[in-house]
Amino acid sequence: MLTSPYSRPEFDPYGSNDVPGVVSGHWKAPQASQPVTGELQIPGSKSLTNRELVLAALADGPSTIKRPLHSRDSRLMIEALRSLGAEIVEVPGEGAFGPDWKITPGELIGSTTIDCGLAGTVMRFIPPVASLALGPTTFDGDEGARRRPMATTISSLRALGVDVADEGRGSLPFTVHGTGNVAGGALTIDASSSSQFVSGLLLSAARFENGLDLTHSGERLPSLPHIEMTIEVLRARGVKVESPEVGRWIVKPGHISAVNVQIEPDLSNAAPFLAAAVVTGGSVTISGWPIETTQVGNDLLEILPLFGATVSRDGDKVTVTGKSDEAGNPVVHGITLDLTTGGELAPAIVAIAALATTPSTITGIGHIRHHETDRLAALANELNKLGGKVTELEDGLQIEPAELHGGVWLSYEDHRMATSGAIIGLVVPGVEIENIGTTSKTLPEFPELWSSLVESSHS
Ligand SMILES: O=C(O)C1=C[C@@H](OP(=O)(O)O)[C@@H](O)[C@H](O)C1
Ligand SMILES: C=C(OP(=O)(O)O)C(=O)O
Repeated sequence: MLTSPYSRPEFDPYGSNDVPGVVSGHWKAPQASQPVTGELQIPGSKSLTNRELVLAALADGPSTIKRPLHSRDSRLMIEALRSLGAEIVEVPGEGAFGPDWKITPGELIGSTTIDCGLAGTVMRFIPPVASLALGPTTFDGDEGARRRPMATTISSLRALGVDVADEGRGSLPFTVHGTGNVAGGALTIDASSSSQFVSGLLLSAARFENGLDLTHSGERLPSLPHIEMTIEVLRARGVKVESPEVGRWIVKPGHISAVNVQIEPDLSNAAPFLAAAVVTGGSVTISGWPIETTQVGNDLLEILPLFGATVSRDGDKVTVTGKSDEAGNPVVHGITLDLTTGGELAPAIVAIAALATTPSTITGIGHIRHHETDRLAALANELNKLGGKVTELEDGLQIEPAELHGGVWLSYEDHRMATSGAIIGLVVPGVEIENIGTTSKTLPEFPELWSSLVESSHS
């Protein structure tokens, strides 16, 4: 079992740590000279941690969040909620990846500025909370955050009677002028560019006077499992939520109960580690895998076998074993996949597909052009720079088999671009990742966990 960087007292999940192997700003992606084999734990889910933080701050009493994710996105969420009036303190916990948190809700007070960083969960989940606060709250974030779509959040709040002042571009920065209450009621929105517009409204809706009857009207609705996750965490806190048909959600007004929760490991962040087994013909075990979950990362257990891998399960341990030929060389088949429900898995899936011996087509992911970066363009650019044959489609990527060579892999401030470059670097010599530190968005331990997994396979 690999150890956590938390065993080192100097490790700071929110700061910039010296990453072994970084030379002139670039991280030499470890190359696997043997099939990657090992067992590890993955830190807590970003999506669950940031939902539970919001609900704990809106609840009717103090709650504890056990085994939370400590990363840039969860820190930004904590700072946002603190500045709106919640008290959040660290308490000792049993998780391998840092302390627990105790959250005590306070009176919601605006007159503050919130830094969303590049966190979609902060920029889409907190404005409805700020609508319930008394006083103005200004939202801004990284340069890249100003490019992410926010028009649906802004127009939703306005339709609910909340005054929002923006620069007319449908993006950050903007100011929500909260008056202490939101009437709520029926609302129709277009959430085709992000499911987070729906989740953000649902999370606060029980605190609206009339609750919310929300309908999505738009071409498509991505990332449905993330909306199911929102419904599940709301119900676990006693909120009455119904979805009478696909694309419609009704939240009754009422209390959000204070409950203690334990965060599941981030199954989407397990993707690169499991991919390491697939592309090297190795075998990687993740412990603590939940039996039941709304996390879309659980779909990896069905997706990775399409590449030729096998998946086995023993209690809370899940093992993915890559396919290899008689000589022991890894064998990766190309796949055809509609990834509408799991866009955040795309960078890891595309990296595996780029190492396959037959073509792949991944579709249903046009909306990931609005993630941390335009992920379709970024993946095509970086793979093609290394000799890949990747074509951008309107809603996906087509990947032809190609002999890849080393070079610098740009991260675009995108944690999942950085980790997909690391997957390529396992089997392609000389891949250097620019800004591996960007993994601190959701997995500050990545370079350390990755290097020790690869190194332990060599011994
Ligand atoms: O609600 C959430 O926690 C998330 C929803 C999804 O967003 P999109 O619907 O914008 O893809 C996902 O990709 C993102 O990583 C996290
Ligand atoms: C899209 C992602 O993040 P965010 O929560 O910032 O939207 C992601 O983590 O892949």
